[in-house]
Amino acid sequence: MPSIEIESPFTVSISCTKPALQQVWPAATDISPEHMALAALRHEIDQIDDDLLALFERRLAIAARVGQAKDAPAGPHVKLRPDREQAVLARMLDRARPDNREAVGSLWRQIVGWGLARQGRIKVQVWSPVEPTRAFDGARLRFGAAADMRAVRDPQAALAWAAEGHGVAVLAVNADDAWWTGLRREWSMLSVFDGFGGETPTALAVGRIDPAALPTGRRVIVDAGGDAGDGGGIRRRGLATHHGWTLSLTDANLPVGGDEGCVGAIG
Ligand SMILES: O=C(O)C(=O)C[C@]1(C(=O)O)C=C[C@@H](O)C=C1
Repeated sequence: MPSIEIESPFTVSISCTKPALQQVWPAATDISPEHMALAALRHEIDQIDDDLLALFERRLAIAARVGQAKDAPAGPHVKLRPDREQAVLARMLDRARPDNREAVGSLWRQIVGWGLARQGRIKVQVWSPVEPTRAFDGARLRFGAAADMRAVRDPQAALAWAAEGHGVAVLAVNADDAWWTGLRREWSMLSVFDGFGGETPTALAVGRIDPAALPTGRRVIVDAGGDAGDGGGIRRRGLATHHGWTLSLTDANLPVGGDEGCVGAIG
């Protein structure tokens, strides 16, 4: 520890005794084989990161060009293509080793989310009064870190905002507000294009999405008086019922906007 002595008002002397230094790092000469193996692995990771970065930046640049090439309606609109995203993810999951699928799925959601962001960041309004974090987490995983997300209090206002093409709405399916009945009436320009919460979705994503760009797979139906069972026609699995209107899912490949009351698809 240094000590300071003040001998007179004008002379100050400082003396240091050298503290016993602990040796933290091995000297260059005695690096063990374990250290060398670790350094080699980290070097390999650095090289892979360089390759990934170059490829990611290339992919972002191409996604920006895709955005320019896509047909764009005049005025505010979302450039999201759920059908293409479904195909990109399915191809990657198919190629991935089974034990890597979860990691690959979530990584590609991020990659595609940033690809979309190169065409304009997607805005997401989330309404879920009962389990707010659940719907918010589902939407975050679906749209990635690039999405500009906001929790809102009014599902009708979120639908109106989505109908104007400003972004997409993620709305909980609960008894407080059967907003989904409006998909057959004033919000017929909107389509359901995804669902969150497992096999029986507890929240649906809705946007002004071209019906041709909806994912293939389970269709969403809103119909009056539907019993959500097997009424001799299409097999349905019910999600909610309100004043005789039923929200359900089916595997039948129905056209959106047709007589059957198909209002979208969730893959
Ligand atoms: O293929 C497109 O239409 C794209 O915009 C590219 C891309 C992607 O990054 O793969 C990005 C956003 C779309 O929602 C779908 C796919």
